[in-house]
Amino acid sequence: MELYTPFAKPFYVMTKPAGSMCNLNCKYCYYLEKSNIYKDAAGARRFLMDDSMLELFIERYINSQSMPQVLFTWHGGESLMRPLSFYRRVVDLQRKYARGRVIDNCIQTNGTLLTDEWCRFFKEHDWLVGVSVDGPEEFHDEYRRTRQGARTFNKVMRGIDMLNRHGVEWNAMAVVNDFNADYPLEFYHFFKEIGCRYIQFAPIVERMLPHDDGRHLASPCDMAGAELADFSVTPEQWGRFLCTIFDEWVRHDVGRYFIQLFDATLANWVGQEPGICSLGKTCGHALVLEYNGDVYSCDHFVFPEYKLGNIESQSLVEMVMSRRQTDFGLAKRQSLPRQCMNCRFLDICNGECPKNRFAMTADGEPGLNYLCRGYYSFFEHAAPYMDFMKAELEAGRAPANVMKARITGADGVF
Ligand SMILES: C[S@@+](CC[C@H](N)C(=O)[O-])C[C@H]1O[C@@H](n2cnc3c(N)ncnc32)[C@H](O)[C@@H]1O
Ligand code: SF4
Ligand code: SF4
Ligand code: SF4
Repeated sequence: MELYTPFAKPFYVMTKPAGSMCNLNCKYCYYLEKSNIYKDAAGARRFLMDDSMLELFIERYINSQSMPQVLFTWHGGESLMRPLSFYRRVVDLQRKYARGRVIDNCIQTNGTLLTDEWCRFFKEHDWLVGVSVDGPEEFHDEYRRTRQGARTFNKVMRGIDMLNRHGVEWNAMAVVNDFNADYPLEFYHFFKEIGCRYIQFAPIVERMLPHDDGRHLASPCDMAGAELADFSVTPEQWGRFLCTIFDEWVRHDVGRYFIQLFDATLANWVGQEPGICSLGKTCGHALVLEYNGDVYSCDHFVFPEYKLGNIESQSLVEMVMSRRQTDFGLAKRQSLPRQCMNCRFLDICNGECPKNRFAMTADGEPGLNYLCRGYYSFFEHAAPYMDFMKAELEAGRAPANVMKARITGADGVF
């Protein structure tokens, strides 16, 4: 069997086997309304990836990779809107085309549809499950509701209990929005109390701009006329949220709880690859595959203007290495405003996600990240501790020593 032009750096594909279909209706969701892009084409197929598309994708994805390990990411919409038989077929097809490679799978879910049967499958095949939960009940239920407005927290927690009972590896995925951002310690303690040691959270930043096809969210290339969505976190809230959790983590939890954004900040501090794209120097290594084979530049750029092609007519390698995708990836660096180029934290922040660069710099240049003030205050606050942890790492000692150190920071000695 043919191996398609392999290249050194791996690339990833986030797959949407049920398109944007979902049993919930979270108010801030960026993906639900993507169904409008396909409403004329989907018809009876209802945004479902069919068998032949699934096989084509699995074969091509495996054969496009030059690494011995291949990671599949099942995403949505709601990934569990497909029946278990769909994922059993996934496993069969992965076996058929693996040819000695190690195949890993992770699946992102809202957790409400989990059953013992799903958990047995995940355990048997060693899938990593990402569950979305936005903190304690009152924060989670503020925005994560069903179409009928019903709360979902209890169902999600039931799902998490089931995963634990079956010994399935899982991690939590949370968003920080206008509401929960003001309660950082309640948020952090919740995850510690439910025994979640790897904590990932992402800020919600969306702008509203009605489109003719029924979508309401602005695309990153929409500049004029878009209004900030009210559920977005403000830069000040984001900064306070990060600094408050950081203070507790750096005193008590380094090496015990892993907060993705703090780990990525430290990675950049010591000159290593951050494990989070928003703090990376370039974009473009993680494509999105929609149910019908359409491929987009990134999960946050699923807009008609960012479609790269379709796997029925183009190879994944062709698309990931295309001029358009290369330019998309490099634009993260090349479009930085002067304020970022002169910023003392440029190598840590990298201007964060280009999707959020719709603010003006102090001297009126467009393209500044909306969350700049929040990130800047966090990096400034964390700097003395990051310097200390960097020195420990360089000396071959544990960064966790920071918890015992006397450090003079922006906020004095502790
Ligand atoms: C779109 S969902 C798809 C998978 C699944 N339905 C779930 O909720 O986990 C993937 C993740 O994106 C998060 N999310 C939703 N809307 C967002 C937005 N506007 N900005 C950032 N993250 C968002 C969700 O909370 C979830 O953790
Ligand atoms: S469960 Fe996931 S896909 Fe569904 S509305 Fe919520 S965030 Fe969006
Ligand atoms: S555009 Fe944003 S979400 Fe997409 S890869 Fe770049 S930083 Fe990540
Ligand atoms: S902190 Fe602000 S100015 Fe500095 S790199 Fe980040 S977005 Fe740019």
